[in-house]
Amino acid sequence: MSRATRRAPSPVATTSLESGLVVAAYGRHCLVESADGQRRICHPRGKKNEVVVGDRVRWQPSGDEGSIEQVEPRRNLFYRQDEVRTKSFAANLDRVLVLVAADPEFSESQLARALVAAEAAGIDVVIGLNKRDLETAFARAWNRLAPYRAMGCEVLPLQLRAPGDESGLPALNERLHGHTTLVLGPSGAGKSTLVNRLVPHARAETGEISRALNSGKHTTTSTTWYWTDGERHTALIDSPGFQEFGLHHIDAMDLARLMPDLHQHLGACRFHNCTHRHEPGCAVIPHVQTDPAAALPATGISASRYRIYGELFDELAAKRSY
Ligand SMILES: Nc1nc2c(ncn2[C@@H]2O[C@H](COP(=O)(O)OP(=O)(O)OP(=O)(O)O)[C@@H](O)[C@H]2O)c(=O)[nH]1
Ligand SMILES: [Zn+2]
Repeated sequence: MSRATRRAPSPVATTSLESGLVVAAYGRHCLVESADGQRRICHPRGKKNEVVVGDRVRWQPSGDEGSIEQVEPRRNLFYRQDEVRTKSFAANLDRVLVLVAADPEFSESQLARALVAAEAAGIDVVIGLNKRDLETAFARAWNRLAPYRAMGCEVLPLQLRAPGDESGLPALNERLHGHTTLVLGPSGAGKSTLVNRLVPHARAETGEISRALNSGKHTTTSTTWYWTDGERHTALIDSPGFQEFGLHHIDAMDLARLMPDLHQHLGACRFHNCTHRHEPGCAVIPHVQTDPAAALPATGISASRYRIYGELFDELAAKRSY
């Protein structure tokens, strides 16, 4: 799809507005990039024009800066929500790359939560497992990810510090090419290493964005859009905040549908409102792995995934409504 043909039809009242892409967002202001690559600070006009990185907007110049008059309809929005707040990561994504490493050991619960959020938003996921050079830890982590591969999620082995093909970057680049990908991952997984390899000027660019948006204050921008190619076809969005991945926007009764290994068995339980925890005649429970040493069949649900399902279900069922 060509970006040039994506412009929204201009109603008469908005003909003077410019089109742009939000490439960084910070508090009440953001950075908007025009088709010619120029970037300007813009301020959303009113609450309904609040933006996230990846938003396509219509804006009006005002001096050196701009005012956002319209946010174009989003194809999707990736976010997390806990008891007190909602954090939007980015909009209009093609894919989420969850980057974890052999070391430090990753939390499977955080991984599972990120995957549920992506599924709920209708966004494709790929998992990158970094630090292949740490052989023993890598083998263990690769095994922990077996249930994810079995349920159809692609897992790419990476060694982001290694040169050339050894790094696993060619295979990853194939998935990224021509798409917009949000990179998420726990601290120490190698996100900065990845961004620095794919975006040679990343560090300078981040500094510039922070300066523009914070006017010198010592704060890092939370989410940043990077083009990895000169033609501006392939984008990486770097975002912190993998911890405390709240899913309060999801209904407990929808959870099984958002976990592919459980989803495949839905529809055959005796009770239509089965929670798949303890009900007789449940069609999901018989597929839960009982012997962790045995290989997981393609239709199986790993003991750890089922435990995470139970924990998440309780958490979502207990949430207060406001
Ligand atoms: N052994 C090994 N170490 C790596 C590899 N890739 C990155 N690292 C190291 O892992 C450490 C963490 O990498 P970063 O890129 O800073 O990780 P990050 O995800 O950005 O971490 P935060 O900035 O804390 O969010 C650094 O010391 C890297 O040099 C790899 O392939 N193998
Ligand atoms: Zn059931």
